[in-house]
Amino acid sequence: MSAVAETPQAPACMTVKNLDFYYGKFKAIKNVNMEIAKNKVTAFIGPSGCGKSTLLRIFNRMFELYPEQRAEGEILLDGQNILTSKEDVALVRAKIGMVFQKPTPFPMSIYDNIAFGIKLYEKLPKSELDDRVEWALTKTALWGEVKDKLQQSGMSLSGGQQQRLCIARGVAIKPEVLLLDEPTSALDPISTAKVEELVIELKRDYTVAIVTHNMQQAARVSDYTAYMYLGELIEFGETNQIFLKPKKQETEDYITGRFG
Ligand SMILES: Nc1ncnc2c1ncn2[C@@H]1O[C@H](COP(=O)(O)OP(=O)(O)OP(=O)(O)O)[C@@H](O)[C@H]1O
Repeated sequence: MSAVAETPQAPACMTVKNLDFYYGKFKAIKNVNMEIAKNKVTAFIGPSGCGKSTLLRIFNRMFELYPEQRAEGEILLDGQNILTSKEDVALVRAKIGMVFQKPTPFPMSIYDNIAFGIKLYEKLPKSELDDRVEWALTKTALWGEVKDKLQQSGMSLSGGQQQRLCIARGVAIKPEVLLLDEPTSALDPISTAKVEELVIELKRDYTVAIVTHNMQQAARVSDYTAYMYLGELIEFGETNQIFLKPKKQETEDYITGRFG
């Protein structure tokens, strides 16, 4: 099956070439080729098990924690293949941050949740560290809600606030790319709306890739949409085109709910 893939008109931030991925003998990603456009939001949609989260986890080499998992092919960022072991994994993660489905604040203060990651990569004087923490919390529209309780535990925040804290933690180290794996699936509608506004806001400074099960969400927040099925990229193009005029019958069946 060959993907109907349009190269985004915007300049590429990441280029994925002939990407295959294996969990042991099981091939979960099959020859994916695509460009992730710079300063745009790219959404990954598709039925459960199609490989969306796997793809996102390959993008920042999360899979390397597991010896039986392996990726073949290339993922170019700034012209460098991030999959080759020469690239230091910590540097890759500084450039490509990830936020997970369930909010995962560290068991430490709100301030330290943000400062912790910054300290791993930069040695900033205290005043600059304070400024960066404030900047990240402002970017994620949390500053007003937490500025008077920075020393309270991150776990004391609501679920929606915790997720924005996790996004702030990612933003604080100024990555080039932010990967969001179903970031609103554990949130109520109001928190979801806030995170969606934030995603749209973040693309001014970052390139965003988001996995979502919610097609309305993909349509609301993304510029480009990739539809995946059984590890293959079936169709990829501008979000309006994918939702209004998909080129493949499989895509149409999925987005109109006729799938399965
Ligand atoms: N750790 C693992 N070991 C073996 N197979 C796995 C592992 N994780 C995922 N898979 C398999 O890889 C395929 C892709 O899974 P993945 O989690 O990427 O799908 P997904 O599209 O993100 O699904 P969902 O929408 O349900 O989160 C599935 O067939 C899944 O069973």
